[in-house]
Amino acid sequence: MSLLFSIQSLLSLFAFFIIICYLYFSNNNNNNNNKSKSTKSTTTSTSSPILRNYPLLGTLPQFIQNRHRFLDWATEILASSPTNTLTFCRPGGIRGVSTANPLVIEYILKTNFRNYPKGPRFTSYLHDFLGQGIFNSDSHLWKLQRKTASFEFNTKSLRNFAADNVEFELQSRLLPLLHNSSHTPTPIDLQDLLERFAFDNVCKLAFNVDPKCLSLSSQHSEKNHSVVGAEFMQAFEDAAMLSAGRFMYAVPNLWRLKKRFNIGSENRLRESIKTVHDFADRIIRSRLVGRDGSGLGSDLLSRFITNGHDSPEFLRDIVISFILAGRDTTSSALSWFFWVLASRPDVERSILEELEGVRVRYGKCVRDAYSLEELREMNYLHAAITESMRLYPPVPMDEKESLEEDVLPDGTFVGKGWFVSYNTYATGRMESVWGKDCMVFVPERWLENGMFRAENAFQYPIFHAGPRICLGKDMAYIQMKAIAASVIERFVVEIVEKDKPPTPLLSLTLRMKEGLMVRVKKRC
Ligand code: HEM
Repeated sequence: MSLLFSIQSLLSLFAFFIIICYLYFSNNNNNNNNKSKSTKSTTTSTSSPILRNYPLLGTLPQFIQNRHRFLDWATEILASSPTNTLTFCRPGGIRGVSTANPLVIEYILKTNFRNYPKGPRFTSYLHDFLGQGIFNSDSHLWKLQRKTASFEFNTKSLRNFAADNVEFELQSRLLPLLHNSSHTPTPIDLQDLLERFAFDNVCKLAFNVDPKCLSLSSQHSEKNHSVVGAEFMQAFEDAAMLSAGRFMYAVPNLWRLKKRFNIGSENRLRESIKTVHDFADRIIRSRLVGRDGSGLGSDLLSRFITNGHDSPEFLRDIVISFILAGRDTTSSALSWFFWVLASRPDVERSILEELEGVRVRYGKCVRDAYSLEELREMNYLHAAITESMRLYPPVPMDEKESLEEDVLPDGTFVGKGWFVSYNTYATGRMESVWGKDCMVFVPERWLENGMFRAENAFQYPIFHAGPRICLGKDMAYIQMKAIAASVIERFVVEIVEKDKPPTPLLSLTLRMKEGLMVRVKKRC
């Protein structure tokens, strides 16, 4: 094994050297190529006052220097580019484009959608974990799953099933847990609770299994039953983190070598994927046995089986993709929302006034659960959550691969096989898009005569946009509004270190590195 590690280190060093040389020469070549193909694209990539190409190392030193504040750094360099688009080279000589320009985003996500699939590079990194599930497939396989899933997501029965699950998790787990916590001075990690909530919830939606991860945090009687669920959640978390880690290698294909010899992170990834797949396979097999109707319910797995899909592997890929898509997104959005709200008592007051208005209109008291209709009437809360996601998007960046050479609407040249990424975090903070107060939290920018007014989806690509727009958007808002409304009207949430902004942890979603430690007090 130690021989393998030595070989691995030598190979890494050698590959690193080759890449540095390659970066240097390819940057020079490409700048020359760009000059002949499109003058605008070279201007955007090289005239930026902040992004610099160093001899031999290209942009690598700046990247290393700014790694701890990667998203803010990327925002600064995109803001300094005249078209908010940049062309650059990643380690390994992989060339591509990053943008925060809504016109370009519209072009890649909708107008020329066909030329910008996820592509083989992206999908191969996640294939071991996600197979060919909706989140990790292109063309006909994606279309097939999208068609069934979007039909089901629009059914009233699935919406009601999802809303009932949220209500159950809220009333029987989250609120009692916060209630207990309000009696002690010990802080709790709100991000962790919200992640457990979202995981329980999406597992119920995907295959009607309750892993009871949130009940683990409380001294509840369900504790013993939730150990298997907690193992599943931990394995899922590890598999997602380690799969995302494949994108971060300085030597791009090193993970393939590690996988070949089953060492280091690839060994851990294999183990965690096995735990996730075994768990899912057991449920799928039992559900296929009962497909005469007795074992099928309202969850997505049952719906795909009812629609005639019976390959266990295909069903597993679908279920896992849905869990991944719905898992950390709402918890990320809500964690940042509660953090922002703690410094804006004026916004909190407006939310409380709105909630009181809804309660009075429907003759309800504070302990009553809100119906779907009542949640939909909460325009100000909707605007506040939307505004918080503008500044802290749960999916801060997304990436496609170009099938053919192309020129983007702002004149930037794109080569065949280049990555084309849009930076949601930066787009939400562009002065050119949002005006002078782009860095200020202003829920009112989303309201017209008190009613929520959505912006152009390409200016606000938080939920993606175009044919691949997020399927869970409405469901996510229902979940986030139900949690926010119930928590805010019952508790005062105090952030333990409110003067220290949380450190963003960049994986597939935007999480807080140290969690969100809070103390809750009952609201009078
Ligand atoms: C605040 C919460 C959420 C945000 C910000 C969000 C955002 C996104 C984004 C950016 C994508 C595109 C990802 C890509 O293609 O690379 C996406 C896709 C998707 N989302 Fe969400 N999402 C949220 C919640 C949910 C929930 C709760 C579900 C339901 C389980 C869900 C289901 C999906 C699915 C199935 C896709 C794949 C769509 C496709 O490729 O056709 N999302 N979402």
